[in-house]
This record gives sequence, structure tokens and C-alpha cells, in this order.
Amino acid sequence: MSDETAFTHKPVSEVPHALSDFDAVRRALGGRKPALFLDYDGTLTGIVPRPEDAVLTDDARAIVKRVADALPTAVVSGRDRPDVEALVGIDGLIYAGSHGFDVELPEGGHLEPPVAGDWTETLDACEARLHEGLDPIKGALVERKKFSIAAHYRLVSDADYPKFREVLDRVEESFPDLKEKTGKKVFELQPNIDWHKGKCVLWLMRALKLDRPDVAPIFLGDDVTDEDAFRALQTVGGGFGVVVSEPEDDATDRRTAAAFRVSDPKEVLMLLQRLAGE
Ligand SMILES: O=P(O)(O)OC[C@H]1O[C@H](O[C@H]2O[C@H](CO)[C@@H](O)[C@H](O)[C@H]2O)[C@H](O)[C@@H](O)[C@@H]1O
Repeated sequence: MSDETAFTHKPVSEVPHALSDFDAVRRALGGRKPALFLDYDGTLTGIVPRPEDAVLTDDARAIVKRVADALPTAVVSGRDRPDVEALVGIDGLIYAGSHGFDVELPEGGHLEPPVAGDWTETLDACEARLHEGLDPIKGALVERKKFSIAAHYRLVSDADYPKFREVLDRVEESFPDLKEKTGKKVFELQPNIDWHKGKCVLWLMRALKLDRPDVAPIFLGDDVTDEDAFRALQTVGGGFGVVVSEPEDDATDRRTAAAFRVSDPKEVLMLLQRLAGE
């Protein structure tokens, strides 16, 4: 699944809009029951300057809860699992954090994908180095998750960015067991193993016995890391991705492996309601 050329990618502007062309969504579902996999930032909430301010509204929470009562629903986020669990605040969902490395099932069952292992020591050491180098840079934020560390530069000035990048390069040289992934104004350092949101979704489907011909897995997400999940769902009959695309995606001619698009978190909620038959 790492060979991206094996998958279909299209410019976001050429991907059908899921609400304007809901008949196409219905055709893609082919009568199967949707199983929902939801990203958090940029999907359930808008992107805001500081991670702690990306709070789900009560209305959005009520909609997600209703939809999750009707359809199997998991949140698969880059955030730390307890963090995204608290932000979503709905019992009974499946939560995967740290980009799918850390999973909790509704009955309190905790699952760590077999590839996870114990990365605490390495990540602790890397986090300390990142704080040392990045804390003096105005606007830089270091966000520790159980299996990943985010180095945010959204609030770093253009003048300071080269310094920020230099620190990262230096730190990364000392941690060859970690890999860098890019996100929205963020670099994520994670265990350098072949695991991502896409693998997590396929693994969850097996674990939850959703890998059945009558179930269509749908992943809704906005970021580059969500493309792993969109690609993974191209391998599952009836499965597909929905990209939440910003005007910037058109401007930069972003290519996506998603089959459909919506424009913002408001439209995500509308689509979820339609998928749940509301
Ligand atoms: O997989 P997700 O649930 O979408 O999480 C991806 C990252 O989201 C957060 O950072 C992003 O959103 C912030 C709030 O809108 C924004 O300030 C930041 O610039 C974005 O990169 C989160 O803080 C990260 O831990 C997640 O990995």
C-alpha cells in the first residue's frame, strides 16, 4: 500500500461533490451499509491557529452521536487518543489516535496494533530535543502524542521558519528510527514503521468484523495523512474516501485518492446525516 502509483488520484476539482451528486454516492454504496471513519481536525472542526481551540460544537456533537447510533462509527485522528476522545466527547465510538497507532474500543477494550511496540523512550528523548530547539522560536508548538510528536509552525513567522526547519532537520538526524510526515502547517515525527491511518482502518474493519460484502467503509478527512486511508479504501469493494477540500487545495492543484469531496465541516455533518438516512 506504500506504492502510491498503484492507486487512482485525481485533482480535487475533478472529484464529484458528495452532496450535489448524492445519487453518485448512493450508486457507490450499492445498497451496502456505510461504516464511518472520521478524521477530526479539518473534518469535524475547522482548522484554527491553536490545536486546543479546535472544539466540537454541541450541535455537531449531537449530529455525530445520532449518526453513530445508526451506523458503525470510528474517529481516526492524528491527535493523542485521549485528547481526541475528550474533544469528541461521545461514548460508544471507536477512537484511534496517534495516526492509528493507538486504538480504544467502546467496551473499554484497548488495542494497540501489533506494530506499535514501546516507543516511549525514543519519543521522550526526541520530544526533549524538540522543546530545547523549538521553544525559543516564537509561535512554535511541540505537541506530544503517545506514538507521535507534532511540531507545529502555523504561528511561526516566515522569517523564523528556516530556523524552525533547521532544528527539525538536526533533531531528525539523531532519531533514524523515526520518520517525518507532513500535515497542515505541522511536521509529525512517528515510528518509522509501515503503519498509517489506511492500515489502521483495514485492521479495524477486520477486528470489528466489518470486512463484509454488505458493509461500505467510508473515510472522511482533509489532510495529506488521510490520503493513506483514501488509498486503502480503494482496495475494498464499496469503500471510498471523501475529502474535505479547502479553496487552497484547488489553488495548489492537490491530487486526492478520495472518490468524493465536500467543502467544509458543515458539509461533513450534512453528508453524515444523509448517509444515516436522516
Ligand atoms: O488527523 P486529525 O484528527 O485531522 O489530526 C491532524 C492534526 O491535527 C491537529 O493539528 C492541525 O489542526 C490544528 C487545529 O485546527 C491546527 O492548529 C494545526 O495547524 C493543524 O496541523 C493536531 O494538533 C495534531 O496533533 C494532529 O496530528
